[in-house]
Amino acid sequence: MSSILIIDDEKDLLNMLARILELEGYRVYKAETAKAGKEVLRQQVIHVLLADVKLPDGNGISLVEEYKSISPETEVICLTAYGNIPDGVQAIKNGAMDYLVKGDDNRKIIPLVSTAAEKSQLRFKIKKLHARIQGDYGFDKIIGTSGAIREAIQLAQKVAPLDTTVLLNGETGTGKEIFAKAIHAHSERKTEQFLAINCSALGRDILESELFGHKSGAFTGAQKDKKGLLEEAHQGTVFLDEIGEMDIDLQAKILRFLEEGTFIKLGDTKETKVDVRVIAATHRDLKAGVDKGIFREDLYYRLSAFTVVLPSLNERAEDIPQLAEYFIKLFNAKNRKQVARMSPEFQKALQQHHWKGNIRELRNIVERAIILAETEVLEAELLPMDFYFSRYLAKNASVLSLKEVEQNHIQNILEYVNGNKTKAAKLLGIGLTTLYRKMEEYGLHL
Ligand SMILES: Nc1ncnc2c1ncn2[C@@H]1O[C@H](COP(=O)(O)OP(=O)(O)OP(=O)(O)O)[C@@H](O)[C@H]1O
Repeated sequence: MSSILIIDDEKDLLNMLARILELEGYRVYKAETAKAGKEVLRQQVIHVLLADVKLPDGNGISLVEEYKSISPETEVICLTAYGNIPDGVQAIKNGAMDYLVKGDDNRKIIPLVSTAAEKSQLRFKIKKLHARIQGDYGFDKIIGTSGAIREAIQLAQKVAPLDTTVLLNGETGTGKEIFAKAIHAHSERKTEQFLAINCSALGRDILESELFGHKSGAFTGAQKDKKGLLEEAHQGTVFLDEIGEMDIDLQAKILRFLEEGTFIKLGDTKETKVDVRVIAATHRDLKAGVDKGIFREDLYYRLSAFTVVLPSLNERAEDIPQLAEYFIKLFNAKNRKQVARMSPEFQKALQQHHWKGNIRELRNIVERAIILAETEVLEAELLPMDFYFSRYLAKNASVLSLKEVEQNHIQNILEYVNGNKTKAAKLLGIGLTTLYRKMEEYGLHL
């Protein structure tokens, strides 16, 4: 149901209008002064505001701007006295949708209010969608309180509303794509498309056609004209992942696009112009690419003007427990599990691990553990073996004798299975008696 607010100090007219609109099924609010009206506008969702131009506490024409700033989604229709048409025209200039001449336009009221209400309903719907997009992809979905991640978030938040090209630099799985989505969700372009492409996954020709599009007959198999990603994303954002892997000729084409906003499709003779913001990402040191001659220097300077460096998970190990808890909740819900917490050993192992795959790897490790878990606690033995070995290798980087390696290995396996000898013997591929003998020999008591 749409809601209407009428602000008019002529009581009879106010009540009559309210009655008519109520009979049409609208929820009607009434106010006799601009001040009271603004209060209602702040507190209620109002789709259409019918506002008298001459009010005891202000002039409705200049008030239109105030009404719109309190509730931009509300459509304003001004009520002017007979012979005051210029007032109505001025009201429209100030942001009103239309005006009605009191007493003269009675037949127009219902259709005009109905159109205004529909328009406003749409605006409120869009507003809700914006909020949902921001909720799903906003910066608050980026978990972590370490200095390194907060710094990256703050930088990205600052640049998000601007139209600046951004370069996200970080190892695989550090969250480059979720940062790109958050930047888009906090920009003016948030209601338009966010399209992503991985420049390392496609060959040069396919990537060119995917990005810029082609005309029919541009190459064998190009039967129809095809829009590229940049054209599809017009007014939105394109995320160029792994830009460091892009072919050097295509780099020139992207640079031209970043500078001029134009490109030529494959097989075309004229330029295409689109309005797209580019967010690029790489796990490489692009400067080193420039030195090696595989990345264009001019593109490097164009892109690196605003770089956000995403820290690796190893650089922010203090965020691991919080991230792991977040993933526990996520995968509990997905797998209908009820894991309540991590054991101290599980958490310690996560914090000691060397994360090559960063948050993606952590996410996968936690999901695996949740699936395997049979109790409400995640125990260290739910961690995969290679995970255990990377810990082991990190701990034993020095040169050791064969005997020391064996001793350490047995010790670590025993720790890994919480002292369960049967499990340890099975993992070690030896009999239980051999295990006891070796434990005796090495003085291992667990
Ligand atoms: N700070 C974070 N908080 C919560 N989840 C995160 C965070 N960073 C990354 N993730 C999650 O980790 C996974 C990997 O993130 P993402 O795909 O954004 O990384 P990437 O750097 O783009 O990886 P690649 O370079 O391999 O494309 C995703 O599932 C993402 O939702």
